[in-house]
Amino acid sequence: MSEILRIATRKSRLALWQAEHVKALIEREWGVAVELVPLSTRGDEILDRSLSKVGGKGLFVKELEWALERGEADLAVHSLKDVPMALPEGFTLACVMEREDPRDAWVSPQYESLDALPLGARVGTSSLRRTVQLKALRPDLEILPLRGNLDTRLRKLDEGGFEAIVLAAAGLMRLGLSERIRSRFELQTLIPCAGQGALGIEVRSDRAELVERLAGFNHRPTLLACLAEREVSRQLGGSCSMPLAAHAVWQGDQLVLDTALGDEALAHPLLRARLQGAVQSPEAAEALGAAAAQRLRDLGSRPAE
Ligand SMILES: NCc1[nH]cc(CCC(=O)O)c1CC(=O)O
Repeated sequence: MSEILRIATRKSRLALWQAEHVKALIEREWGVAVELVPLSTRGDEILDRSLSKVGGKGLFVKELEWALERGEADLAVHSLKDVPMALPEGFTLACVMEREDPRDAWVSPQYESLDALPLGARVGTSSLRRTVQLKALRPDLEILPLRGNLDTRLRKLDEGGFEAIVLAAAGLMRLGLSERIRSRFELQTLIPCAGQGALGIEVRSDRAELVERLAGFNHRPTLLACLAEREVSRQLGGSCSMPLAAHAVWQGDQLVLDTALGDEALAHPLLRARLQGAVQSPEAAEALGAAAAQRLRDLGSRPAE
């Protein structure tokens, strides 16, 4: 391994925080110097359109992968939920680190929670997953697009564009913005997306020594939960153009996987499936995810009541 390890990262405040977090960990645990290689991605540059319409999740990781490919960086730190289900040939997810609060946060200067919102209020989010679940809870709401990094989104709220916005709690907490969180959604009320709140580290598959060392940062309960969640998404052709939620929690040795699937046109009721199993291996986690995906498919092919 070379003297200095380089971490490819996006330039948003959240991405830099996450990269710094991994840098500090590697420096402390391995005694190796680490430097950041901040890069701009298409996902950061395209701010005027919904990401689901311009290519989805891959937009945040491609430029980082090119840096790995060209040897300009050794590892890339990602929010796991932004990482596509199938990585390109030659890349591997070397580890999934311990998950923080995976819940979605309710951010509103005036209203304490979704229930407190007046009829027809405006809620900002560009996530189809959040949109279909919010609509199922409160069909009266006007859900409006909201893009940009966390600071931009909060500013748009403060400028009065919305009565409330919904963001991942983990992102706000990492940036020291916890005081903006009025409340958090229960995990079963607004089911998070696969991998929400977890960090993943991607490397080139041919860096065997690095892959092996990074495996030491795996947090096994988080890894197994995220493998189950991501498998649901993979089976259903997952991209962020699909309004799909998948979140797994541990109850003793049981992994309980909650999923929800909507349709963009909101023409059908939200489909929900909960499956659980005694998961002890990555294969078992993925089998649980695949079974949940099949359940959602079966529900979807059944005529509406
Ligand atoms: N979609 C962008 C994104 N990617 C990761 C996070 C937050 C951190 C995380 O969930 O790990 C966010 C912000 C959000 O969805 O509100």
